[in-house]
Amino acid sequence: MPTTDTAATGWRAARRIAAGAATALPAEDVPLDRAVGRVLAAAVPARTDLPGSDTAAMDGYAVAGAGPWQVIGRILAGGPVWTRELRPGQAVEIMTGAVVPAGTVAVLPYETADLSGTTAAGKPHIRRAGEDARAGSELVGAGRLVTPAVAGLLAQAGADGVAVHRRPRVRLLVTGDEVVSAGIPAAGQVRDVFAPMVSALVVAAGAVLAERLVLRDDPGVLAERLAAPDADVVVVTGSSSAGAADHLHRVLEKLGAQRLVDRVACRPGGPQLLAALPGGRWVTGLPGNPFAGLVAAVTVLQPLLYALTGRPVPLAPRLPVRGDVVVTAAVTRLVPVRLAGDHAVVVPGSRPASLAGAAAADALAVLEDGWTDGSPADLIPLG
Ligand SMILES: Nc1nc2c(c(=O)[nH]1)N[C@H]1C(S)=C(S)[C@@H](COP(=O)(O)OP(=O)(O)OC[C@H]3O[C@@H](n4cnc5c(N)ncnc54)[C@H](O)[C@@H]3O)O[C@H]1N2
Ligand code: MOO
Repeated sequence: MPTTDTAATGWRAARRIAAGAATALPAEDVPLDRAVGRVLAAAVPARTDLPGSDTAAMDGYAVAGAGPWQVIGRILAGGPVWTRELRPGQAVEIMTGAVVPAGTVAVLPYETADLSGTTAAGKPHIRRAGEDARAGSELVGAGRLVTPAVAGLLAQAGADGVAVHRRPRVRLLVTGDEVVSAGIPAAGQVRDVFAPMVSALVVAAGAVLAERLVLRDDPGVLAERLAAPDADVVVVTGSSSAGAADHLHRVLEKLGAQRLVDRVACRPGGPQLLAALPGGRWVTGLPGNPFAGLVAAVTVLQPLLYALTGRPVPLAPRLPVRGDVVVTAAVTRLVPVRLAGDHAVVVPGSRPASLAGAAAADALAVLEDGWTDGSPADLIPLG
């Protein structure tokens, strides 16, 4: 395995290229409850004032003018709206959320109300119509991720459905004559790790795993499945290095693909690629070695999927990382780490073909030139 690779793209540059390779997919309308986790393709205006009317913020008495006040009725939230104006000296019992009658100067909470007093001192406890938003004004901007709070706010202002960017459709092509997709592998076989790993990463990035196939090592079959319609991104695993059965580069060349990243100066995961096919489809090539493939997935696949969904790549948290790892100038090391309070500790002994280290870890630490035991590094969460 090479330790330096001058023709390869730097690890950070590869992520930047992948994040900048695509723009968000076109919009589709979805009901509000299916919009969470997706990105708004257009600004959403408030369909009503927010709040829609002046309403009580506390259970108590709505009072008009100066006291003492005489209670002349009761208003429940959801009950009939009080249509008469309150005159000075009048009060109505009122519940939180009910529309306050015209003439109300304040709501006196039950706990502190003194109806024989003269002035309504303290906060008025009235939510004013339109204090959050005016009908027709922009409530949430385009490009905003729909969080649970955003969905709730949109519902408050009367939205039933919203336009969000379409989810990227991903086709996973697992290559290798030795790969089996179920059960215990026989001697000479390996059980496919990528279907479960890639589908989890794809879903976490807001995309859909539309199809997954295990292909035999045959360039014709690979070319046909790369060119087939109905996928925005094709993820190919294996077939990325120099072996006799590693056809991916030749097939991409034949299909007229533009290679945006071809090998990355990181360890593991060096032999990975990102390419654009004519007609607007992306291909990511992940090395077959399982841990190397996982590193490649967070390097090129995740940022590409974020871009297609309209989201920026989440900022990596940074913590001091303790461990015994040799880092050279030319190659970024990605090592599994466990979180330990205010720092992270390297899980020792990770190897490109083994997922044992990553499975015992909380995150991958990005160790770059200049890193030494105990100095800070970016962390990419694995959970
Ligand atoms: N002469 C060279 N050999 C290799 C180089 C190189 O530069 N020159 N690079 C090495 C590195 S680094 C990696 S990483 C691997 C990449 O291999 P490929 O992407 O071509 O994948 P394969 O050769 O098909 O398989 C490698 C390894 O992974 C296992 N594998 C494959 N697919 C799966 C799967 N779906 N699930 C689990 N395991 C899988 C496969 O059995 C092999 O053990 O190349 C090095 N060689
Ligand atoms: O780097 Mo390979 O990517 O070591 O197994």
